[in-house]
Amino acid sequence: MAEPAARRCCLGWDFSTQQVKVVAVDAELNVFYEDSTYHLLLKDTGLFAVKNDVNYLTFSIIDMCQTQGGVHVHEDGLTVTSPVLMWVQALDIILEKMKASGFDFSQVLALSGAGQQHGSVYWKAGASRVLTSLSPDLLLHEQLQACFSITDCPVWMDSSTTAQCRQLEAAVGGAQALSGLTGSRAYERFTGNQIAKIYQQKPEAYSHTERISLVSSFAASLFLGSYSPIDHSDGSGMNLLRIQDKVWSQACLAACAPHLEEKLGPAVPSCSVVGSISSYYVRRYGFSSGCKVVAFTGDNPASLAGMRLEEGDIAVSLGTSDTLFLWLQEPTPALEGHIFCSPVDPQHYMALLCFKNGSLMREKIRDESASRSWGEFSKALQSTEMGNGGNLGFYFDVMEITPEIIGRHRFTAENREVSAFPGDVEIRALIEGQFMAKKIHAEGLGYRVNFNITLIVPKTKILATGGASHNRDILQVLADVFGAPVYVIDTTNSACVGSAYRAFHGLAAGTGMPFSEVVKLAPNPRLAATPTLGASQIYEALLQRYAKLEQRILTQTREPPERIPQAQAH
Ligand SMILES: Nc1ncnc2c1ncn2[C@@H]1O[C@H](COP(=O)(O)OP(=O)(O)O)[C@@H](O)[C@H]1O
Ligand SMILES: O=C(CO)[C@@H](O)[C@H](O)COP(=O)(O)O
Repeated sequence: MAEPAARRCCLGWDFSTQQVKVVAVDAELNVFYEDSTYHLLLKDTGLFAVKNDVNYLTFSIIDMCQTQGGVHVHEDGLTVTSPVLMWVQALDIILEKMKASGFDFSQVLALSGAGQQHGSVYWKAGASRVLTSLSPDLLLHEQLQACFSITDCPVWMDSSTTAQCRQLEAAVGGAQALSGLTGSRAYERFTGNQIAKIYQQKPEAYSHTERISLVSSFAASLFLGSYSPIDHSDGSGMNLLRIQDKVWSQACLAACAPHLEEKLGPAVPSCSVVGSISSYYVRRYGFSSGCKVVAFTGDNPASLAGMRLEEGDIAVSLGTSDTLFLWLQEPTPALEGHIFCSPVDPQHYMALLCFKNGSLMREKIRDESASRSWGEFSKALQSTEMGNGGNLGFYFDVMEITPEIIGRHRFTAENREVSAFPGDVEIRALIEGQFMAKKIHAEGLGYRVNFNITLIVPKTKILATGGASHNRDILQVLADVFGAPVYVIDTTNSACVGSAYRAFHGLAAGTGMPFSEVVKLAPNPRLAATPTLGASQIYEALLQRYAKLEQRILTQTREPPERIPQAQAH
């Protein structure tokens, strides 16, 4: 797969929920190397072997790294964490695989990367000294074992911080005020609320922490051999950064934990070169000492870059989480959805919705109703009609983010709730339901046209990415429900490709070159599905029913408002 011949390139990394991935992109913007390491593999095999040119390097997987799909779900069902050393070890494994395959690291001009958003890493006092003096004779995970004050890090799937969310909103004048300031009302997975929980429940670990990174800036720090700053785009997913003037909000910091600003360090523009690669990589892997590290960002912002999203387009990412995002010139922060600073243009923004029950939910229904086969799953979509005979379903095995519902709820054409559907009806109900929810909740985020907010404009393309965008039958339902053509790019790893593009942009940013100019030679997205004739009539009526039924479930399942706990004395 790798080409031993010299080829100047940039690397793009992605530290996502289930895997760490990398691509190499050459100066003509062709992807010529791709690799990944599934965290699941770490669990299933317990051992991972990589052959380098001398011998087999065997990684034994310590118990704490055994995860389900990259995460630990705790007994309360709300707390979700990932072992920080799992990410370090996954990086070791990929680098060793690249070296074993003859990858020429000396040709890498710059690298950047992405991380699953909102997750946080807690570096213990003294860790910075270890980072700056890494020995090239050892793997990273062998040297960083004692560097973390929290070894299992809170990640985006966590929803255990409702009390901290209410405290933060109360401290700044309410949910809408917080949204106006930071781009989002308080969300359980957002980093400020996670940090507040750590401070309240593990005050000693908090006080022994010298630096708090996002997953993205943590990964950048591994390459830099020193602490990398957080970038403005991923920093917008913390409920701590003021998205207009891009500085930490003192009110939010104070509401979450003491001394937080010094533990976070400064936030920087996303296209910043944050330094040169650590000598560890020069000596162990043969990188050039001039290889630059461009600030890492969130995986969704990186995907926006990788898909070269334009105003009017809608990106739909079908990874572990499903997300939908838009490029916006003017942000309108609301009570639903998020506004992040753009990762490629300091003047602009992106709007995002996140759905927690994405690929893992589809996998469950595939296993239950399609004999664990995506082929059978596709056949069910092909053999059922658009609109599913009026049958509608809501499938949220874990507490959903958009909307806040848990459980499976199925309705017949007469709106009668039933406990089961035949397998093929179940599969169509799941996929139609997932896309109807996206369309309904995205209406409020849309583009301003003549003072109205409009989601679909005549030139709208839907750009699909993530693992499930391999599946043409799923993409056909997406085109039908949205009434717009669906395009894909050559790789489903848009966050990695976007990271490599951003690395090129970082190198050129000093000259003021816009991102669009840097990526103008990149291959155009390919058409994957167009709306079927008659789809819009069918889904117009169905979308209204879906929205009403969603309201009905929300009203039936919503608990009485929680008492706001007293903020702890800081
Ligand atoms: N043919 C397919 N049809 C539907 N889903 C698929 C298919 N192939 C892979 N996937 C899904 O893609 C998911 C991984 O997507 P990916 O974007 O790589 O996730 P992440 O970046 O969060 O690790 C898997 O969990 C799997 O369910
Ligand atoms: O929480 C969000 C976005 O707000 C998630 O989209 C995470 O960023 C996880 O990404 P994947 O691993 O599913 O790509």
